[in-house]
Amino acid sequence: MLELRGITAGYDRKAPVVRGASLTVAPGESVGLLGPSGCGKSTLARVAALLHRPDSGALLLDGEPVRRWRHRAPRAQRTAFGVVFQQPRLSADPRLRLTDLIAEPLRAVGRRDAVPDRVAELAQAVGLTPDLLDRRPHEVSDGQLQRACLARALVLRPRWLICDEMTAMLDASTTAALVTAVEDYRTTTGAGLLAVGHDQVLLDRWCDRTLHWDDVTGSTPPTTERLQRQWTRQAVYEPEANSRDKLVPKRSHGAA
Ligand SMILES: Nc1ncnc2c1ncn2[C@@H]1O[C@H](COP(=O)(O)OP(=O)(O)OP(=O)(O)O)[C@@H](O)[C@H]1O
Repeated sequence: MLELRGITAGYDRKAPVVRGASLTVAPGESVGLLGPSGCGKSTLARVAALLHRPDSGALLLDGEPVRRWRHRAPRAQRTAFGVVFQQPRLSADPRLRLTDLIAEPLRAVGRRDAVPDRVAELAQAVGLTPDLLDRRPHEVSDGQLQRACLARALVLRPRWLICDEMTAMLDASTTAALVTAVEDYRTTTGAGLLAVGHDQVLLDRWCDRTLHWDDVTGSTPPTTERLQRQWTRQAVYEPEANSRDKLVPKRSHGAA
């Protein structure tokens, strides 16, 4: 279980951007997090992925409180997370060929032996052809680079995936391909997912449940009214309304 309890975090202790945020993701569960631009979703996602130390609150991994973040976190905890950000060009070393970009985490943990097989397997999973693997980031499109960043996030077989606006800059077919690759990975491994975004249609179709920022940061659990709104949205949802719906298969929502 991934649990965030009463997280307060930001970039200035006197003015935190996230105040008292709580959410949980169970193994194998996919949770969407929706909120307006600038509310603090990425900051909270970075806390969850051990990339940003909160000012207060607790992060529990399988009941164990996390005590260290970033490079100070134990390797086993750091490598339990695969993270994909919105802008692949900011998270990819421009000097690396895509094959080396994908293999970066394996090399960092001394698993050079696994590189050829794992890169080939993941390139296929995310839809990258061998000719693209030899190119550097400036020689591929944003969508192709994001596919490589997703492969890199999966290369160490993480138990938790954090996708922060992973598809925000991409077209419908690339969005569908990336979501499918994430879901195939989760089906085979049982990994949990926190998917952050603004696109309610996409998150409702992709995830088991979608949380709203106000609920996550409120001091009380989601109200009945909000839960009703969520389930009503899912019940009345018209699949023909958006082209992404034709491409992203609808997941079954247990309680809907
Ligand atoms: N490195 C930083 N230093 C200072 N302030 C930052 C930093 N990163 C983000 N912020 C500020 O923190 C606030 C929350 O940013 P964050 O990126 O977490 O929001 P968000 O909800 O993910 O936004 P968006 O949906 O637009 O990506 C914003 O006001 C932003 O300007």
